[in-house]
Amino acid sequence: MSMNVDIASTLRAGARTFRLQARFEASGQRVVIYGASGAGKSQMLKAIAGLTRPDAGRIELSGRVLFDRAAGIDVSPQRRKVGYLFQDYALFPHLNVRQNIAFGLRRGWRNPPRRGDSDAVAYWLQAFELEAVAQQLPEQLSGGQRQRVALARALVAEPAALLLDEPFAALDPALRVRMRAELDALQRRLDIPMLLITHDPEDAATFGGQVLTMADGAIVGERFL
Ligand SMILES: Nc1ncnc2c1ncn2[C@@H]1O[C@H](COP(=O)(O)OP(=O)(O)OP(=O)(O)O)[C@@H](O)[C@H]1O
Repeated sequence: MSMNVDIASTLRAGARTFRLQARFEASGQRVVIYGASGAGKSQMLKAIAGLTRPDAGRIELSGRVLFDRAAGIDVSPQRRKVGYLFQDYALFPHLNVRQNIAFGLRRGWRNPPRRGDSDAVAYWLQAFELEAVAQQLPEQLSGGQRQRVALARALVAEPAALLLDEPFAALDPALRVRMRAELDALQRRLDIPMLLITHDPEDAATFGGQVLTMADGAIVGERFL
């Protein structure tokens, strides 16, 4: 993956303002953005995914310009082809596992389901060992299963890159260790570029790759693990 980000935004909440002014270049399949809570990691990830629009700047992913304020380019989140794993997984509570995963293929009312869609869902159900719980609702799953459903929902759309917002924060310590290993294996198997944000140094140490440090809305350091 090559990623080129140079964005600026000012967020206001009452009298408080937060300035995001982040610039980095990343290459390789694993990128970690590490920083304390409130450093601006989630805001930056949302801007890359197209969920928020920066005040200024440019975002390029593997040669595709996703956002360029000056040139008036702002590719919609669906067309950016980036998968997004939310911190709390954001599964739909009223949809079962199969339906949650299938939601990742949602193409809008103009685009009916394609042949092969149910094969893709079946593939991920099997790949993440979720077949036995396919009819269950998110509240009837373990933490690890919930995370796998969220990963499957992001991957079923065959994204060009996967963005992960604190993927292990909601898990208990033992499960965290296991899911770190699972994500590591998944990245190797799929060879999909992943950008992971975290405040946990252990995540950065085990996931490795290019580790960028973020503080007060800016990228302030870089190392390779
Ligand atoms: N909609 C908003 N309006 C105003 N300020 C916001 C908004 N969303 C976030 N902020 C502020 O922006 C800053 C960065 O928030 P962000 O969620 O990006 O941090 P983070 O590094 O991801 O932290 P965490 O690890 O706790 O998720 C925080 O100070 C937060 O209070």
